[in-house]
Amino acid sequence: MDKKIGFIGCGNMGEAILGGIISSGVLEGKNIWVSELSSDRLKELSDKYEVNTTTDGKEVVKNTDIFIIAVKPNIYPVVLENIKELIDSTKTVVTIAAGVTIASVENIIGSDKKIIRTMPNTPALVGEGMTSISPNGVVKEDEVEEVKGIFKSFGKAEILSEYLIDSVIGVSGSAPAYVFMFIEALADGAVLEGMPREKAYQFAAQTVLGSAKMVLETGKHPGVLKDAVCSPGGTTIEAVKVLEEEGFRKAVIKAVEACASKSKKMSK
Ligand SMILES: NC(=O)C1=CN([C@@H]2O[C@H](COP(=O)(O)OP(=O)(O)OC[C@H]3O[C@@H](n4cnc5c(N)ncnc54)[C@H](OP(=O)(O)O)[C@@H]3O)[C@@H](O)[C@H]2O)C=CC1
Ligand SMILES: O=C(O)[C@@H]1CCC=N1
Repeated sequence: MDKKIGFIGCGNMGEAILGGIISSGVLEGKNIWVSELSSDRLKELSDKYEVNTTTDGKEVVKNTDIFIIAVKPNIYPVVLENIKELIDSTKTVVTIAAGVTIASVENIIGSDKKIIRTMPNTPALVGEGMTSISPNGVVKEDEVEEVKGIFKSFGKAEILSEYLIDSVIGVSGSAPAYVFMFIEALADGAVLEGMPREKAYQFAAQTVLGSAKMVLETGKHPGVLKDAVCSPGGTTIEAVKVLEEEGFRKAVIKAVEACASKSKKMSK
């Protein structure tokens, strides 16, 4: 890729994207600019990824074509006010924050500026991210495809209308946290039955990975795949019965609903 990419803020999510981009080889560190307020953090990132670093977000905008704002939602207005004079028609602003709407960004930098709202997740770091992409009206189709290509270099990416972002946060943006909880709980169960802890994490995580792959690659309904594991009168159906009794599905659906509802509240 011949474009230059920037990060304003590079914490958990920013680094997951940065690490994903570098591992995919789509861009080298010399074509990436990163700003953080802490010099120690910048040194850590330049040692690890050989990127250009600065404490001033303005330098990122000046040196890049596409830049990702990866600070907490409440810091967005501060960052946007600081850089807005430098944003012209050659720049594309990519946002990743929960609750930061395209309209709220347009209010600060202008609706004539190219803005792409995305919702990524941390598995980007290992090349298995899932990202939604919602451009504003002025981004051209090929420019949207270009940004989609960046996110596809470390996982899957889909162009979606912005109104779906709350469900995206519930099902993928925040969801790695619940999947990690599931893996932890699955491993705890195995430890209870006597398996050493490290082995338990390996067995649990590989089972989640393999099951997810089956859904994606066979195209079969998850219920059909579940039924194929449940031998009549066997072990699995005993576990399924307990999960139903304990409200497993209900808990997950309510969790996604709570997550989406918080996202809506943050957008007001
Ligand atoms: N974590 C996740 O899984 C996901 C997060 N997001 C979104 O990503 C964004 C970042 O979240 P996350 O990575 O978790 O948060 P982090 O706090 O880990 O990262 C934000 C980083 O930005 C730095 N920072 C703060 N102010 C500035 C500034 N003015 N200029 C440059 N850098 C600055 C922070 O430094 P310091 O710590 O020193 O303040 C920190 O390193 C949020 O908007 C969130 O909604 C979206 C999808 C998933
Ligand atoms: O918890 C959060 O608000 C962010 C947004 C999605 C994942 N983490």
